[in-house]
This record gives sequence, structure tokens and C-alpha cells, in this order.
Amino acid sequence: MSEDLFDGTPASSGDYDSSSIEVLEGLEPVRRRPGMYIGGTDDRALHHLAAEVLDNAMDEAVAGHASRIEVKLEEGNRLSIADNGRGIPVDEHPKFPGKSTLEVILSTLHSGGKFSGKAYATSGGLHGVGVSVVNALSEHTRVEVARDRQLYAQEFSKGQTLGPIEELGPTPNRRGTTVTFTPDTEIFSDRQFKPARLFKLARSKAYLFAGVEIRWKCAPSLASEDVPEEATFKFPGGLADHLAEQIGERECVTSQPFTGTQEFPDEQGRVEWAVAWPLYSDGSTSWYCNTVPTPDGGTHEQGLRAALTKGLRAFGELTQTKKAKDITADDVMTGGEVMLSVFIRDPQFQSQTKDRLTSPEAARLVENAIRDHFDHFLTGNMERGKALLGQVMERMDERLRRKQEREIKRKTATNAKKLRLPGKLTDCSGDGEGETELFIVEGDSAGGSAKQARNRKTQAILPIRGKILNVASATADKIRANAEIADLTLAMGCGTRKDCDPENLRYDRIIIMTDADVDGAHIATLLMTFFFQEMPEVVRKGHLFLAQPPLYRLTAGKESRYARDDAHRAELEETVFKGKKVDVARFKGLGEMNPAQLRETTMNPETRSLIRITLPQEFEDRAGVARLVDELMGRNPEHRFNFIQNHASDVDRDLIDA
Ligand SMILES: Nc1ncnc2c1ncn2[C@@H]1O[C@H](COP(=O)(O)OP(=O)(O)OP(=O)(O)O)[C@@H](O)[C@H]1O
Repeated sequence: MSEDLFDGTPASSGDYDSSSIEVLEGLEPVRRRPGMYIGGTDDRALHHLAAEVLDNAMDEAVAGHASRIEVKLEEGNRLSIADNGRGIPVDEHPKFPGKSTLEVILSTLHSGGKFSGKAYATSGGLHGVGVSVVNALSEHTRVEVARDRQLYAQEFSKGQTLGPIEELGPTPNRRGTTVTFTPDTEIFSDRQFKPARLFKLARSKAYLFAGVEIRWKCAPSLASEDVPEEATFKFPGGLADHLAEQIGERECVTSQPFTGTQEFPDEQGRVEWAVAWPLYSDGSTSWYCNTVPTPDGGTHEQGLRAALTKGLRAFGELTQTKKAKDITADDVMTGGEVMLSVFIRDPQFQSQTKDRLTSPEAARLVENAIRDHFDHFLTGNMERGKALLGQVMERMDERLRRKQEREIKRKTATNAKKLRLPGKLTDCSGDGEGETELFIVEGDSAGGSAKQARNRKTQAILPIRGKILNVASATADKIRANAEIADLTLAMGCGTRKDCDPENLRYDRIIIMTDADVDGAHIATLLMTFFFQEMPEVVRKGHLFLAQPPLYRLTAGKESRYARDDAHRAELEETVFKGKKVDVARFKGLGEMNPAQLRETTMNPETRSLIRITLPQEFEDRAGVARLVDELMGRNPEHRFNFIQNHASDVDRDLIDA
């Protein structure tokens, strides 16, 4: 920094003093940024509150302390979830004199009994934030605890205690916890719990743990044809019962579904599964970990996919069906009705909403546990095995045929236009299994790492130099004359604007991979602007993605984890690394990671996560896209400001398993 900056009369720093630096206390951060804790403030987020409380009751049941749970929806959007478990502790907490443990749990983030595995073995809860978040986002919360034949209650509003814990007297026949809450309309506006959705949630939990009975109640005014006022769920057959119900009368490829349960070695937990292949079906999948739904699947999913794929290939070998070696997991899974539920210790999820399981050991545990059972399923009845193999091979043939067609199309498209590919492009061989991807990377050094980290068959690399032209404020001529843009357009092969035909796109996925810093974000924005304006169809068809390189690597002893951003880092420090001395390395750029790290964290489809770029609904049509580009990247900053004001709340991280 040059000296003369300090010369002369200092300019006023205005109002920027200690009073402008805020420290959010207690549950205030949750109310300020609910999205960080429950993924937004939409319908899904609202119902997530119910899931958090129900998960706690389920954890109590899975740990063997509760056998009954009651879910009751009342008028006024009031939901009550009761269990007959041990009851949240009510004695004074040693670290917070004068406060009941109940109060600490309800009003402090990261307080819980599930960190050490002492009070719970395989719980769905692990961060110690669930019920405090519910409390923070509720207009009113009342918790009743029946412990040691005494009844206690405490009430809260928007995260604040309304009074000390009260002792209400003896209650000889009751035990457990009842949490009753009304979500805050300041946060969720007038969104209401959907009875059908809660009914389904309650029911699915009963399938996931055969040892629990779940009772459902709702106010008469909320009942409907699909949702009775009262119901009781108990399914001794677990997932197999659930699958049987879902399949109903439909005819399946195999006369019996593939179902079972298996303990993992060394008390590491267990897995339960139920799979059927109905004829003419698109299929569906449901993944769970410790009874928490993980809609985006994850490592337990990988385990099942591997077991089924390897099992069928081996069965093909046994029955001398040579081509069976080319079967992929998608060939086996597509069209299947698949349910998988694991119980493991100390699970890791991608985020607080637990949409995806990331515990690495789950893949191996599940694969090993299921593989033998599947082999027996296939060979125990050869006709059944052959029927399934036949069906899966048909799907494989269809896939290979379509792939060949695409290849031919791609080549003809390239030839017909006599396109030369840009010199900087390192193309993939394209004949690999699965699908092709182009990584657009910033700078030659990152390009070099990416080249070493890639899968040569499916992944192509195009390095671009620094900030490309902002196409939103450039004339058509200027765009045409720009070398970087010309390279990009050539590499895509699908033409631009009116001539853009995504069928000719040379890759299945286009992935923008820039550094996790401000410059990187700027470059990514410029690239997205390019795609929005010049190739909107490519975006609309879902081909465009953002890579998510990590910003930090955290290490304590032998354990290492990557963190996407500061929030993720804080989360890891509070959970996985709690109480440990952590070494934090910050990646200044992609070029700094060695190829193995880059592969693992950002490029390998098995371990990375991507954000799919989508168009907000109101901008879906052609005119809309033009308006969007103009608002975001055009010359008028006021438009940009308005846009951000209007859309800040619907940022949707569409993490996909791509
Ligand atoms: N129904 C219940 N019965 C007994 N203890 C409970 C119950 N609900 C909550 N608790 C206790 O309160 C703690 C905090 O719960 P909270 O929902 O905040 O977090 P968590 O379940 O530990 O983790 P996560 O944030 O992942 O949900 C739990 O760890 C448990 O010790």
C-alpha cells in the first residue's frame, strides 16, 4: 500500500464504527437467515420444522426408549408431537446456572445429546440445532416433559423464553416429551401445514422403524378423504410392507420383490431394503439414514447401486450372457421401485436439511451387506434371475442404441459445419461409459490441474483467460470478433441465439469451474450471462452447471474434511471437529489444489456436488431471458439492485447427483 494514502486530512469514515458491526446472539441468526438452517422459507422448509421434531421422537424410539409417538395437527396451524421416551432432561444445566437443560436445548444452537454417541447410537440428529431452530422460527412453542412421574412445562416465543420451567405436579402414568409449536407468520407468511403431507410423513416413519407405533390425529376441519381424523400406524414388516403397498396389484418382472435387512459388522449399524421392478413403470426411489429422508441419495445409494450392478453382471457371467458385463447401475435402477434405509453411527450429511448422505463408509457397508443377499435372490430361483437380467439387458441395449445415435449426430454436426475445434480445448475421447462433460476453467494453471484430474473418456477441459467479454453490454459485432467467445461457441457445437440447437451440443453437461473467490464468481457470472443470452436453450434443457470447489481444508489428526464456504466450515468445526485442534488451509485457487484433491472435491461425479443453473419461472420464455440478462448484467445498475431485492430469498441450490 502506498504511503501517501495516509497523508493529509483523513477522509471521514462516516458511520462505520463498532456500532455497525453486528454480533448476532442466541437464536437471532436463525431468524435472520432461516435458509441456512432449513433451506428457505417455502412450503418445504415449513414442513421441515415438523420433520425436525418428529426426528427427535424417532431417535428416542430407535434408541429403544420410546415405543409410541403421536402427531397431532390442530387448528391455527398448531402442531404437536409427543413421544413416550426418556423426556428431555429438565435439571439445571451445569454450564448455564439458573437454566434448565430443556431451556438450553431449546434456545442454544449446537446443544444436544447426540454428539458423543453416549445417549444415542444411530440417531438422525447430530448437529444439536434442530429443535432450537424450530423454536426460533415459531410464534409459540410449548414443551412438556414427563420424567420421574413429574410433569414440567416451559414456553417460548420466537426463540425467547416466556418464563422459567414450571413444575406442574405428579403424573404417574405419563412419560416422555411433547413439543407443540406454531410456525411464525413473520417468517413463513400465511403458509399452513398441509395435513396430507404430515400424514404421509408420520406414516413413512412407522415403516422405517418396525418397533414404533405412530398415532395420527387432526382437527375435524382439517381432515379430508385422504386424511382421516385419527389413524394408527405400525408395520412389523418394515419397508417390505411399504413396498407391497406401493406396488399394489401391479405386475412385476420378478414374482417376489428383493427385500431384507442385514446388520453391519462390529455394531456399525444396519441396512434394510426393498426393491421391485414393476412392468411399464418409471420407478421411484426413497433413501433414508437413521429414519431421516435423504431425497438426493448419497453414499448409501451408491452402495446399493454397486451391489445390484455387480450382482447382475456376475449372474450374467454365470449364465453365459456375455454382454451383461456392460450393464450400468442406471440400467438396473431405472424403472425400479427402490427403498433403502440405513442406520449408522455419526452420519455425515451435506447440510442441516440432510438431503444427501455423505458418510464415506456407508457405500462399502451397504454394498457388502446387500451383495450376498442379491446373489442368492438371483440364483435361488434361476427363472427369476433370468427374467430380471433379460429386462435389464433390454434397457441396456436401448441405452447403447441411443448413445450410438447421439455419437453419429455429434460427428455429423461437427463435420457438416466443418468446425475446427479450438486449439486450447482438451477434448474427451467421448466413447467412454456414461456421459460427457466440458469443464470451462479459469486460467492455464487451473486448466493444467484439471487436465490431470479429469477422466479422459468423459471429461473435456477448456481453459479461458480471465474475464470474458460481458455479452450483455456488447454489440453483436464485438461479440463475433471476440476470440474467447469464438472458442467457447466452437467447443459447444450447438450454434447461438436463433440457431442454437441443444441437440447438437457436444457434451451432456457444461460445467463452469472457477475459483471460490470474488474474481471466480465474477467470471462465472460472465459465463452464465453468455449462456443465458447466446444459448438459452442449453440452460433451459438443464445442461449448465456450476462446480463447487472447496474453500478450506480442515484437518485434525488423521481426519480431513473440505468446506465449501465459511458457513460450512463453521458447521464442521462445531460438529465433526468440535473440541479438537483444527488446521485450516485455505485454497487460494483451483490451481493450488493437487490433481488428486481437485478430482476428489470438484470433478469426480461420485464425490463432488454440482449446482444446476435454472431459469427462474418468470423468465422462462425468450423475451424473459433477454430481460433477465439485461437486469443482471446490463448497463443500468438500478435494475440489478431491484432484481436482487426481489429475488434474494429464492436462491435455490439445486444440488444434484450428477
Ligand atoms: N423427544 C426428545 N426426547 C428426548 N430428548 C430429546 C428429544 N428432543 C430433543 N432431545 C434432546 O435435545 C437435543 C437437541 O435436539 P436438537 O433437535 O436441537 O438437535 P439434534 O437432534 O441433537 O441434532 P440435529 O440438529 O441434527 O437435529 C437432542 O440431542 C436430545 O438430547
